[in-house]
Amino acid sequence: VSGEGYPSDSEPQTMSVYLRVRPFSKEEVNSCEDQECVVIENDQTVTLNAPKGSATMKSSEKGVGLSIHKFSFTQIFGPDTTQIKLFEETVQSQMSDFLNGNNALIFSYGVTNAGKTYTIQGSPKDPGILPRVLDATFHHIRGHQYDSMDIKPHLRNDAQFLTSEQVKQEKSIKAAVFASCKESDTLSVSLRSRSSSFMVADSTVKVDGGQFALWVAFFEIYNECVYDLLQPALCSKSKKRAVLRVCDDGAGNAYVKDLRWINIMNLSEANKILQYGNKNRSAAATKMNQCSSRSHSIFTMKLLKIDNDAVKGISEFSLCDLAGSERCNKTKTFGERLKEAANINNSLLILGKCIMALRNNQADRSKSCIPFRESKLTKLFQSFFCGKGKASMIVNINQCASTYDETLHVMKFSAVAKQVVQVILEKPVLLSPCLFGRDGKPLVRPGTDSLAMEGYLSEDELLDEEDEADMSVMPQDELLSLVENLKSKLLAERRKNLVQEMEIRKEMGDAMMQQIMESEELRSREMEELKESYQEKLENTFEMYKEAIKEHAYQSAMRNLEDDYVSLDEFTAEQEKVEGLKICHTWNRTSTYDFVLTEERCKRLYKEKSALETMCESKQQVFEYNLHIFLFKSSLSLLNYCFPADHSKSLEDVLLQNIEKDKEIEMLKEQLEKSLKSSPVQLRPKRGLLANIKDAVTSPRNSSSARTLRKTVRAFTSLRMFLA
Ligand SMILES: Nc1ncnc2c1ncn2[C@@H]1O[C@H](COP(=O)(O)OP(=O)(O)OP(=O)(O)O)[C@@H](O)[C@H]1O
Repeated sequence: VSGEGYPSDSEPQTMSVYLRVRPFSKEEVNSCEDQECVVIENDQTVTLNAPKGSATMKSSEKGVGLSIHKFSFTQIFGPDTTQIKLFEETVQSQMSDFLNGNNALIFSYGVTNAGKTYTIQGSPKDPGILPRVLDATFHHIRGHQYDSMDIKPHLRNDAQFLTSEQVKQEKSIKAAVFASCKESDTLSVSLRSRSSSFMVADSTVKVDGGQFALWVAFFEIYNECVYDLLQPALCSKSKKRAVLRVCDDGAGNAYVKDLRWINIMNLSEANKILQYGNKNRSAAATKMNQCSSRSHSIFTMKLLKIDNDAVKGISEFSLCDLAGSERCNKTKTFGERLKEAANINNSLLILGKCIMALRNNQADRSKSCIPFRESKLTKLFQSFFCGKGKASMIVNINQCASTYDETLHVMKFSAVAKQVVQVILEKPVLLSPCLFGRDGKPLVRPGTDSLAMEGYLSEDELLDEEDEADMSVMPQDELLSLVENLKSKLLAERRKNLVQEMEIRKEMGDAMMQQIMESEELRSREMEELKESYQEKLENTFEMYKEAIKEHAYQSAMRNLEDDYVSLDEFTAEQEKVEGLKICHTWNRTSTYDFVLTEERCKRLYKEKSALETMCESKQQVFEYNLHIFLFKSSLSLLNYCFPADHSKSLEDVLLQNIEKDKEIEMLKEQLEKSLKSSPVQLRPKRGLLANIKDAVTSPRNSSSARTLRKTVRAFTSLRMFLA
């Protein structure tokens, strides 16, 4: 990382962050996970489109945040990318660094089921980066292998000479590990042909006549505890796996104390080590009811360059398969699971914090503290972020709509990582390995100041906050001061833990709160939809009833009109007759002939006329009554429908009034019938009701019958309007 004291020729470069998008599985296609959430624009740009129902889409609908996000990467590998292409285009430069004595780190990051393990380890038929790195390494050192097994990696960057007894021990450990593994040649066969393209391209690696020894270790970090995956699995359920400590080598480099390192000679042995470690990992996971993706697994290779029984250089290549980055609110975690999620989140959170702090330190020169020591993972990776090796990240994502929000979170994290600038230091002489003798004491090289070497402590003497000193041999006052010292350390540690716990609690609290709010919002939306559907149903029913009442009212009105109306033709004919008689009467008065006879006839006709007029009036009254009754009845039905309880009393009153009106009508009808019987006028057969109404309304004559009909039509229209 850029900073004072680095050589001026060290080229700053941003951390390489690659993206690999895995293809859909058949099940995912069947369950409609493909909603075009991930669109690869070109080799370096990808667009993420939030699917319907995702939290991102909901936030964008509320105007908080966007539904489309664009990200750029060092290189993007689509679903069709082969393992060999990925290896050649991502690992090539780091592979050369490693073979030339520099350190390298690759870590895969992503949610569960995004393809991290597939990318790092692959399958026996299609090996991932790790077997290919091993294969390329063996290809490189072939014919130059140091096979005595008596020089072993020590602490973080150093080496130790082993006694013959120790070599025997190493050999028996290796034999025990291999004894439980099956021979598998398929991997090496499939790799041989495929990684040849890398070998051809690899012309920068120098062998310089020395010899090489490759030592490997495989461990995992679960719940902030380091476990060796190359230790034999425990048979008894009650026995706990040994937790290894992360210590400081005295030069500020963290290393895993008592970690098993195994010297391997070929790819077949490397494959057995991988098999053994993976078996141990899944056995431990099953025993603890844990899912393997809940731990970070780290495979480390150390390449020792040996010349004339002296170690000239040590380089390290670590490949880390990080735990799934999903947040605790999605994993429905309780108890142990919650602790597990909190620890995963914590280490990934601290990794994120470190990356963020590195980026910020580059942006503004006021250097803030980078919290590497807050988690085991970042403690072990610290040197890579401080110029002692090149780190690169492979971000794995799936394209599933259901995990979109988590994928977006991963992409945001990667966007920050991509801005981290690394300044890789040329390995200075001081960083070349310190050698330890067979007694565990540092070896004095010719030309090295022996006083300077006295500063080195053996592994057991190294001061580390996690190490315990042997107190039984110490004088009392030293013990007391040690106790004081430890007390203040404990206090500081407790404070640090408290702050850390508060941060985790806050993050988890926030996540839970967000989940509660999301489910609350979902529930209220469902309630709203339910309310709307009921409202709609109610309105439909109401409309249905209204239509039925209208229909009923119309039918009743029609029936009443048919029953009680006198044909207009008939009425007009009668009137014309009366008019004619009037004229005749006037004409007859001037004539003397047959005067008496005409007068009598006139009287009779007048009588008939007045009878007819009475009849008409009665009929009109009957019609009007019927119309009023009908209107009352309709209003009543409507009121009863709308206000069933509150108006029952007033409705009863109206009904009583109606009954009285009905009686009145009956009486009037009887009178009318009587008058009709007494009337000598014979009624002509009725014409169609509607034709009568039409005639009356369109008639130019302003006769009383026409007026009556027009009034009726108006009443009928207002009734229809009232009902509508
Ligand atoms: N590029 C790919 N091509 C074909 N299949 C793939 C690819 N990447 C992943 N897969 C398949 O997808 C599934 C999930 O992959 P993998 O186990 O590597 O995910 P992961 O991210 O490591 O999950 P976890 O965090 O749970 O360990 C596996 O069945 C794997 O074979």
